[in-house]
Amino acid sequence: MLTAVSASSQTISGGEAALNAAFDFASRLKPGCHVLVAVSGGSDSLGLLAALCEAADRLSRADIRISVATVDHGLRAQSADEAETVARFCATRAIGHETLSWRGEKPATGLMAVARDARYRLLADHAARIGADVIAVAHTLDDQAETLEMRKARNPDPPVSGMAAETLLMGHAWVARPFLSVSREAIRDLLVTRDIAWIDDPSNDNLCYERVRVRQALGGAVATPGAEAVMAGHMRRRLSEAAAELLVSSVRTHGAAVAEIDLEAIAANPDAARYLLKALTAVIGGETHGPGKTALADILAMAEAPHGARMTAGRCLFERNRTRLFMLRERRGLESIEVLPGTTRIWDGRWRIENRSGATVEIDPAGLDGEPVEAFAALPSRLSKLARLTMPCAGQGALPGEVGISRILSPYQRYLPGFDLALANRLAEAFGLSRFPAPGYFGG
Ligand SMILES: Nc1ncnc2c1ncn2[C@@H]1O[C@H](COP(=O)(O)OP(=O)(O)OP(=O)(O)O)[C@@H](O)[C@H]1O
Repeated sequence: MLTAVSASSQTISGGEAALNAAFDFASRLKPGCHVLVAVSGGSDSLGLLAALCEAADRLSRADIRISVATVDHGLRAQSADEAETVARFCATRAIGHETLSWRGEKPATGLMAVARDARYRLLADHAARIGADVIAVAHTLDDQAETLEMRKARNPDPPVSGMAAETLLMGHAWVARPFLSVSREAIRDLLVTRDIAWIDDPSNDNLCYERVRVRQALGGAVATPGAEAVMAGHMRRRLSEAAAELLVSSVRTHGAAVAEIDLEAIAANPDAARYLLKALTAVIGGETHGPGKTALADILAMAEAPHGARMTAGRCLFERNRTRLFMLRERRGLESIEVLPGTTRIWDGRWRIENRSGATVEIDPAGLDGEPVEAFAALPSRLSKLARLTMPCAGQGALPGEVGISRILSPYQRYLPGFDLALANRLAEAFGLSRFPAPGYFGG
């Protein structure tokens, strides 16, 4: 059950930290910037909205346009009322508000992750519809500390990065987190001083969720992880940029399916090489995440071995000769799919298939018959044949022009953290795609 928490006479610091963060964000926005604030009605997002409005006002930035959206996940009886509460709050302040309803299928397992994906998709689509330049969400220092703890538990090796200050959603909408270094306490202080009531969600105390258990264990100790997260973010950006340079100087791609890497360059830059290999494996294997630490260590060990060798990891085949490491999708696990008329589906996590015809189209892995693929001509002939077998092929009856087949970069398809933008753009170029849009909402 949800309870509305009203302003009371608690100890008040004035929430300066929250207001300062909002000032910093608002003052950097480009002229005429349109910000879509994602507001659930909880203290963090309501605080972000209030602080941004106040900052824009005090900065005399009448050019900044603020809109609000609330996602109704339809998972609890009260969710529609909560959205309505936010709508009323916005109406009293003449802020445009929209409730976005999640109507998709609700899975029995992994519900929170699927709900999050759906929420971000709805927000990204809405931002595009209303022409917003950026979506602002209210992740806090507390959220950051919890995220770091959870990620460290899964991967104890530094640098474990927390949430990025900005992330590209679904390849087209930038989301910003202006409150990432502000504590929840400071946000609530601000709301109390402004006499703004927020909705308290008891599921935030539900110990079934890992995040709630981590929150309890942290007991409010958030300052150090906050600084740690900022450091780790910088380290990730530097590594990602070094990996991007390595990609440009030492990797050649063939037909958006095969990477050929200079072994000397790997040996000379082991950290950047590890980062690059992880991203490349995800892209070539069609997976959201690259291989884990052990598999990556195996790949690097193979690259350093004094003789030719081959192995598979992350759905990729790795094969090396004296000077070069080749990577391509392994043949195992390639499936056939049907694409209904007028729909789009992803095949093998690597290719977007758009069926513009009036009939169902079947997509299979290519066979060996037909013309050789020109893009693989420079590869050793055995690898050229193998690469060909991993390509998508539209079944009989599909007319050229009626089926669009284009490459996607699976690790960045839904979420691209700002610190990986340089690498993602270099990968896009190497795989024949356009660059990702830059975060254009700041400006002088
Ligand atoms: N129902 C909602 N409607 C609109 N915005 C929401 C909603 N739920 C969350 N948000 C936005 O997302 C921010 C983070 O929320 P929350 O911490 O609940 O997300 P999460 O489920 O942990 O997912 P993630 O941290 O990956 O975004 C909120 O501060 C708010 O800005």
